[in-house]
Amino acid sequence: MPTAAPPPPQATADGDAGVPPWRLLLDYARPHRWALLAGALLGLLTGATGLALPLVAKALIENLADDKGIAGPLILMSLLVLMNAVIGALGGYLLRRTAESVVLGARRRLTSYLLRLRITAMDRSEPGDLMARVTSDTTLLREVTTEALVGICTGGLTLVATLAMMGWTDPVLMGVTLGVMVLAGSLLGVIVPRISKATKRAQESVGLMGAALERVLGSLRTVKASGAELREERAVHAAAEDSWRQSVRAAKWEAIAGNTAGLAIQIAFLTVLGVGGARVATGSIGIGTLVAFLLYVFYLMGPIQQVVGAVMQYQTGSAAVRRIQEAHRLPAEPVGEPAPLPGPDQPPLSLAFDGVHFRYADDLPPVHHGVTFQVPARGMTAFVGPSGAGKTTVFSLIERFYEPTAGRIEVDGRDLGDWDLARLRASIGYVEQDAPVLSGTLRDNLLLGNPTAGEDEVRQVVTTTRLGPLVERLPDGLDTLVGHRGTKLSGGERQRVAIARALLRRPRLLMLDEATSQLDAVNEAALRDTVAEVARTTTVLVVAHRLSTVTLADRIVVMDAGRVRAVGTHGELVAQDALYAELATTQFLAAADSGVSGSSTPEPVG
Ligand SMILES: Nc1ncnc2c1ncn2[C@@H]1O[C@H](COP(=O)(O)OP(=O)(O)OP(=O)(O)O)[C@@H](O)[C@H]1O
Repeated sequence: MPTAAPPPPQATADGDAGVPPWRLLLDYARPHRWALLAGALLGLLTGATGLALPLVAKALIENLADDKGIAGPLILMSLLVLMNAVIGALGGYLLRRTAESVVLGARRRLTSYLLRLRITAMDRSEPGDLMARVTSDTTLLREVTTEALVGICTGGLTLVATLAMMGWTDPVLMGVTLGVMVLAGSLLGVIVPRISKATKRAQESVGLMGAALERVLGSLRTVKASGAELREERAVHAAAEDSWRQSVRAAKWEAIAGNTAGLAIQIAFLTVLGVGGARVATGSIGIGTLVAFLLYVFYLMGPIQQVVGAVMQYQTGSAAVRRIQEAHRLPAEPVGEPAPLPGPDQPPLSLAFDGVHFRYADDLPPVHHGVTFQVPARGMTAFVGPSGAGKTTVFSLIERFYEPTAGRIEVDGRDLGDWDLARLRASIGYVEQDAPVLSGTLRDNLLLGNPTAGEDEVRQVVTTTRLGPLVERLPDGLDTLVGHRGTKLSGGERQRVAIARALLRRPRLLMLDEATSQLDAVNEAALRDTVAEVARTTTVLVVAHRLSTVTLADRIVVMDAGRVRAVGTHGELVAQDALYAELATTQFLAAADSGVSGSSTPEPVG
């Protein structure tokens, strides 16, 4: 089984919104064209064996009428029935297997693509809806590839062949049959678009349900604590009910369409019986011809059901394909080679922001208004300032989760845009504000950023981040499962796991965003010493609300409302910057609010 997911069909083409679904569907099926062809051929062979049956039946009846032996035709009929069953089963299996491969291909392409989504795209998307596109919508491709693509080919060909055989048997009766078919076809033309519309809306509701469910299950504690279960339940149920309503609507039209085809056959049968009976009575055709023709009419049922089924499945599938393609059009980062982590000999990185302006979206107010500061390689730089000043945004820009709207960011003297993205991120260790821990084992979490770290390195980092007692306490040590988002760990433990994970990467630039805010005094002091030690060989940036961390820093960048107010050491800033002095006297910088920033604004220092 191939391991690398091929690029999605039309993945980032801007113009594919107007591409008809059948073309997209063909793109998905193309890698499996030979298997599809083999399945279709087996289907046709099954059809051919079925088609031969009425001819043999006709010969049998004529033999009976002529007082000839019927053993030969009987054996032939048995053989044909057997072949029909065996080849039919083989073809069915092959097609189903291929359909599953199409679903697998679509899932791999979409998941690979979603993992490369830009953070801006994630900011605008609902994870639950994206998940529904990967799980539910791709499943619908299964039926489309088997029933629609193959059904329309084999069913269509069998239909044409059957009609040809009918025409050869008796052109008049064939004309009668065709007339009934055309009437039924016109009716189907009215019904089919309604199936498509209902299916698309049903799938959209499945996406909404996924989003609503993700919202509530992702924050179940908060929902329970807020007593909001009933209200949230209603939102999930409303989406589920809407999906049900639309699916029932689609089922109604499908039932009508299916029965229209069945009814057409019955009407054709009765008409052929009447017209054919009259032709037998006048001696235009023999009774054998009429029986053979009636068998053909019944035989028509199969290919007609196949074609009608294919058309209906196509409606369902086209809705799914459109939703999958919508996800493929979200902006994503370019596919790049994975970059190795920097070796121990790699020097720490310097950093410079020069007049950086940034806003999260065009319809949102600017967050950075010309942010400028320099950080030399090695040493600790603290970012302080009121909540919402734009400190975390500085880190997000360095990781290139977002691009600045103006200004320049340099890392190691090179414009950030010139860095290979994977290489840039491989050089950085980033501990986010809420210290996310993923479900899995403690070891999985530690090795997330550096899967090649050896046992000794892990043990050492566990010691320096004071995780030792936790590991000893856990039933399976490092191999203990930590639960969804690390719920089996305390807030402080999660922070230490996140710091250990970042340290294991041996980064050239370490960014800690309030990474020790939940630690007790003893652990905080220990981690502070660890970070100070790391800062002797690495460039460390910290966002801190605790004075004890800030005073350790070699330089402090004071931010307020998207600007750098001042840069300096603790001593310099207490004397020169009113906001900083205010923050310092409150000890806990988190307590400061932007109201303090109304004080005088000295020029940035350093
Ligand atoms: N993904 C986002 N989309 C839109 N706006 C955002 C996003 N992230 C942050 N913001 C906004 O940008 C501004 C700066 O946020 P940022 O997180 O950088 O502040 P901060 O200084 O780190 O605050 P805190 O100390 O509370 O963590 C805030 O007004 C915030 O609402």
